[in-house]
Amino acid sequence: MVADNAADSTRESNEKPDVLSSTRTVVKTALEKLGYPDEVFELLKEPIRMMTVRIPVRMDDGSIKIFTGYRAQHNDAVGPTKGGVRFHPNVSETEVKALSIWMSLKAGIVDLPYGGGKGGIVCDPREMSFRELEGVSRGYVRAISQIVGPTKDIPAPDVFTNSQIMAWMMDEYSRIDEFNNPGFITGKPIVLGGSHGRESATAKGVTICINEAAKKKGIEVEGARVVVQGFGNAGSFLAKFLNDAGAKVVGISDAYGALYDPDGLDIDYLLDRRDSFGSVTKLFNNTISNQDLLELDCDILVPAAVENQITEQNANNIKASIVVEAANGPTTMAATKILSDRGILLVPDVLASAGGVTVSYFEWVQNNQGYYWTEEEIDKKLHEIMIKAFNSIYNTAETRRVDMRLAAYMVGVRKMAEASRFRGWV
Ligand SMILES: NC(=O)C1=CN([C@@H]2O[C@H](COP(=O)(O)OP(=O)(O)OC[C@H]3O[C@@H](n4cnc5c(N)ncnc54)[C@H](O)[C@@H]3O)[C@@H](O)[C@H]2O)C=CC1
Ligand SMILES: O=C(O)CCC(=O)C(=O)O
Repeated sequence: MVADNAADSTRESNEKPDVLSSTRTVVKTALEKLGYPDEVFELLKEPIRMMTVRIPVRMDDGSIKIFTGYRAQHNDAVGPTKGGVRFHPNVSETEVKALSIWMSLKAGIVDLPYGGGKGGIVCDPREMSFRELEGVSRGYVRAISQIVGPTKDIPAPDVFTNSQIMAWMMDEYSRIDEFNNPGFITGKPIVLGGSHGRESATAKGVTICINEAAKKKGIEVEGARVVVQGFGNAGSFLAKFLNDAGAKVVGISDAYGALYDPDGLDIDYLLDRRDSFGSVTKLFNNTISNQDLLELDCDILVPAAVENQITEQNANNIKASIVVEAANGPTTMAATKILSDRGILLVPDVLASAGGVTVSYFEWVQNNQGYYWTEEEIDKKLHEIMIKAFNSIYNTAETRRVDMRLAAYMVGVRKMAEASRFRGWV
């Protein structure tokens, strides 16, 4: 099995849920295992470019509010940088930097001609009007317009952003560029050059990883008990796909709480009742906490919300045999080691959630060529890419006797390191 030497990627002894420094630790270990010299790590430990912007927006009450935004571009040796934009009150420079490194790794894992980028705005869209959200979205694009574009850096949706926000951003960029430029951003509505299958792509990629991981563990997905943390884009489509495949989704959650039914929740009903921010639990009285949700008795656990959910504190209480990370960074490095030592198969974020950026790439290709594919074509291409990526990482984990996270970093970092060396950067 995969996890004999699982400690390799998790050398920190004390729990430090600082996503950037723990990511760097695994990148460093991956580069050492691949035999790269120190200067490659020195290049890759930070984004090559980091922009902080101040975005003034006139609010509905007439006041002007100044929002802070970020765009990190990790490495563009392979091609333009690419990655989502997050609207969340907890967005920070450190988080955006870590997210951009993870995007580079994802692009390497699914072999896309990109480096990683990521953006974020410190705001709470749940408390903003449509008009205010449009203002902050357009203001962000104006502020970062010099460093983004279809051949430089291509944004996309992430937490609390959606196809409407992508549409406003595309329209603002097209005004600045004086040209209708759909390839500037992905995750757009279909009528504005969006791709079939992008909305459900992250969950489809996660489902493919769950099926492959279940085969390795000898678990039948049909009838398996599944818990999904987060009921937004990634979590809700995933719950639907697994429910349709005959799995029993016994727990789901949002930012406000969690729902549990050992006989299986009525997923179609919950999908009907969720709002556009992936909230549904407020409609019910008999909720449990997000922490209790993670420790429920189940076969497959999918964190699909935010970072640092499975930590040293609760990793020993996780009952699932398979943990598949749909979210970015939900498991700390110390918890990764605990899960691996316990024989739990953990499919890491940079592999499991790479379906989203893969179909974003298809969207960008279709925009560039001006010819569009059917959903069936998209699904087939996505399936081939995800299966290949899963097997490559699983086999690397077995042959190098490392855990799946370190194996994924080794696979993901290689192309970017090679490209940086061929360019003569290191
Ligand atoms: N949307 C995409 O294409 C991709 C998303 N991801 C990752 O998946 C995760 C979820 O993203 P989306 O589904 O797109 O976001 P979303 O905004 O559609 O949904 C987020 C969900 O997480 C819940 N949530 C927010 N804060 C929470 C907290 N503190 N505790 C528990 N739940 C909380 C929300 O209530 C909502 O149900 C993120 O880590 C994101 O980076 C990764 C790859 C692609
Ligand atoms: O679709 C994309 O380009 C990026 C998706 C993303 O932000 C992620 O995978 O975390």
